[in-house]
Amino acid sequence: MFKIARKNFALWAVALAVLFLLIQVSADLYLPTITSDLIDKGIAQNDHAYIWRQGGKMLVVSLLGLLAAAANVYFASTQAMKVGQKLRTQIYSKIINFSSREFTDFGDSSLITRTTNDVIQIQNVLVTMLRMMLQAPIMLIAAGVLAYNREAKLTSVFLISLPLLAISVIAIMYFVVPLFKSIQKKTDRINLVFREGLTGVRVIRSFNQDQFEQNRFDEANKDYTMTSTKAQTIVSFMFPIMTLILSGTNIGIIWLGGHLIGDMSMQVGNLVAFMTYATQILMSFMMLSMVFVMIPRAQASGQRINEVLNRESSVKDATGDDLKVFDQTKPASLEFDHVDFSYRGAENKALENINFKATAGQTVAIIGGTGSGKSTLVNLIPRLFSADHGEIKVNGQNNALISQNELHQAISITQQKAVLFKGTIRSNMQYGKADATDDEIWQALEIARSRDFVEENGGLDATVEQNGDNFSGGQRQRLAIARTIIKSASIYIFDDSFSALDFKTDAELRLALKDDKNVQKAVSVIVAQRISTVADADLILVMDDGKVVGQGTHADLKATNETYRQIVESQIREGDGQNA
Ligand SMILES: Nc1ncnc2c1ncn2[C@@H]1O[C@H](COP(=O)(O)OP(=O)(O)OP(=O)(O)O)[C@@H](O)[C@H]1O
Repeated sequence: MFKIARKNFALWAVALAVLFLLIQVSADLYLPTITSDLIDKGIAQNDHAYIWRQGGKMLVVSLLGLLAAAANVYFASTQAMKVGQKLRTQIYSKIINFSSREFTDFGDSSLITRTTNDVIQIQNVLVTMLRMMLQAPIMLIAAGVLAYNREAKLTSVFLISLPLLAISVIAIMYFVVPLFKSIQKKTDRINLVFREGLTGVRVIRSFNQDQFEQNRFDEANKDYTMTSTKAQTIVSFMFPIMTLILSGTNIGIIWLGGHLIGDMSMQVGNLVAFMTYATQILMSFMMLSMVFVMIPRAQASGQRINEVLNRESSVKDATGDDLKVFDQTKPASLEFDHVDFSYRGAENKALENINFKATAGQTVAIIGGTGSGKSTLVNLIPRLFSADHGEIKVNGQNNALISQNELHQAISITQQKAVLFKGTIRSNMQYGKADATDDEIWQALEIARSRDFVEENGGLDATVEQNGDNFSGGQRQRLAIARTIIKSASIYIFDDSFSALDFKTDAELRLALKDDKNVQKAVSVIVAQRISTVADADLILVMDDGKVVGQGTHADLKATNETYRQIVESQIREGDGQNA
């Protein structure tokens, strides 16, 4: 956490916060002296002019202290907010460059908690640090010295009250610090259950699992609340204990001071000043302990933030001479050369010895059973994961040696789950091509068989809700396909994108795709489950358990490949293979 603060603070603002703090502390420390003089020299000697003068002085010093405190709070808070802002930006730009592996490792909900809740913890403790952590020790020492100078004998009271305070604070910290640390993890859990509930709300309802999910959330919520309540209950003991010790100290001072005044070895003003110093000493001690309670919680948050900031993406650009400039003038081609890939921790390879090649204008179709490795294979092309062995060549260049930026520019992909962003049809299409004209957008929508429903919904300015929730699954797929083809690319990838389309639309769409100029110059990769979708591809890869068990055209495979034949037959039986 201190590392985070050091990196992100503006030094001039911190210096100003400290300066105003010192002014405030000096004012606070000077006030008891004025009060003492006012009593001993003004009230005791009935000197009205002196009383007025001292009263005025008191007012000015108090006002100065007040203004300085306000200025300190201003600089401390603005600095803490700015650190928070910078941290959120740093975390977000880090996360956006993570590969799928890092997302799996951290978990989406934890990444959200780290960007929001953990940053707020850091902000809160930074404000406290810039106020109390400096104010408390200065005040403690200065008020101690001043009190000692006033009346050394009275300071013996602190020999009892300060150790008592220290023991109470240590006892409270011992119980509360581990609780604070676990609160952050429990916040993660609440977010996870909440997110799953929100994204899966339709599934939950259709399976009548509302109560089950409600219970799951209640459990996480209860767990969080119980830990927080426990922590706050323990902290709440701090204030009565402090008040008790403060009152006890004051009683001790009055009792001892009373004797000293009776012996004529001390004046009343001195006693009042001493009592103010005593309050300042004990309050400073309290502030300091509050800071010590807050720091471990913020430390835990700082650690969680640093874990994200220090995490390197497992997919990195090549460096130095290894990094090659992507030659955009080369004709499109895609080649897998002895490619192996395993997910971390998995026993078996998700892909084993994949070899194929396709050139400009060709369509590669990938078919195979569930979990056979189709999506994994296409995700390796834009390097969402890095291959363990072998090479994947895009336009003849090893994709591991091109910068991810250039690689992603050369590839346009529709993921298995269509993702749309909140905005309009136009803004979603401009994700594919930032300067796309209306004509270009309509043309892409036409190819993706989306023109009709977009027109019905109000045209290019029609609203797209979060996740495209105001469109059907098939419509979302078609919009995602339109966004993919509006981008000019060397490789177009459609990962099971046609599955939500009816047979007729599927056939029309693929026919229209073939006529598109961009697509004609590129390699298209289509992952599909239906024989009818893959039948007219130039090259079909049949996948089974991470291996390509057959490759060729529909006619070749039907004649020679047993797995392919089984898929064809099963689909004919289901009346699903009209084109087979
Ligand atoms: N992120 C991941 N971490 C670990 N294992 C994974 C991950 N994603 C997929 N797998 C595993 O890799 C294998 C291949 O998965 P993949 O998603 O590529 O299959 P698929 O052929 O696309 O399946 P489907 O047709 O159901 O989409 C499966 O056994 C799956 O369990």
